[in-house]
Amino acid sequence: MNSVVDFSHVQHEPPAVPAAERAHITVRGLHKAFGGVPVYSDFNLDLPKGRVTCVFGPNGCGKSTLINMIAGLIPHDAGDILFDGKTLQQTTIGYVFQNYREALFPWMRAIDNIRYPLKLKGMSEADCDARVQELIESFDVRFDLNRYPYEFSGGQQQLISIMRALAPHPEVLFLDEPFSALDYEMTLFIREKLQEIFQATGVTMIVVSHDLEEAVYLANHILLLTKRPTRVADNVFFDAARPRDLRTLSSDAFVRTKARCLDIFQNEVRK
Ligand SMILES: Nc1ncnc2c1ncn2[C@@H]1O[C@H](COP(=O)(O)OP(=O)(O)OP(=O)(O)O)[C@@H](O)[C@H]1O
Repeated sequence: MNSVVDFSHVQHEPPAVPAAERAHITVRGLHKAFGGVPVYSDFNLDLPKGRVTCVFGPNGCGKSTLINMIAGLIPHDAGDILFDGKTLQQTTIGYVFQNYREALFPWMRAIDNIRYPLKLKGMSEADCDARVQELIESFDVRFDLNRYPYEFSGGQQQLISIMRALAPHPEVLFLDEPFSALDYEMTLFIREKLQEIFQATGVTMIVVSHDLEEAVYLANHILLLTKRPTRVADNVFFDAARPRDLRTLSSDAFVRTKARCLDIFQNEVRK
């Protein structure tokens, strides 16, 4: 038997999620350049189903560009992106933008913002009402959704954005830095809401985060990206039980996982 093991193929393999995890989103051979400068070149990725993936990496490496391409908000130059083997057009997704002030339609009352994706799907008025009522109850909303977005606090607006994204029962929920425009109190509130949503629905979530502690706290899977041209630096998995709370933050597993991610990140930014 030949004792020399050939690893030459390894770097070309798409970074696989562990066997126990089923891939929901597969990205193969993705290319994207801006003004001739590549951000992604022959990029491959598997994102696990029914898990929270947090995307973390150096400034400007292409985190938002990646989720925006997967969500179809911006075009990619080449490559395939599939959801459980289906195209984006065959998949229901939700997207929560970083800047809730620009994301909600200011001329629509909050309730009509939430109903909007349901009306787009052609749902009847009665079914729209029933779904909105369901969301109000599951989010325990106590403020009046008949008001306009500018009449709400930042946290309330972000909550309305999340309700709108969840209204059509998305298979995947994308969130691009959902906390970055919120104060600390609202960040904690929305973070717990996201955890509750995940526990209640098991929806695949892809979250871009700038805050490593927040990323690990929310994630089952931390996708660490390199500097441009962007590759996967590593996949780190964190399987702490939910609901996670303050004790999670001081647990050995959390501290170890965060340190591992920080190490991978620092190796990247020092290159
Ligand atoms: N529409 C565009 N036109 C030209 N360049 C762009 C465009 N969008 C993004 N870029 C460039 O692509 C790179 C990746 O941008 P992107 O916003 O995806 O990075 P990011 O990792 O999300 O950034 P940050 O860490 O600042 O949030 C950056 O260098 C950015 O300047």
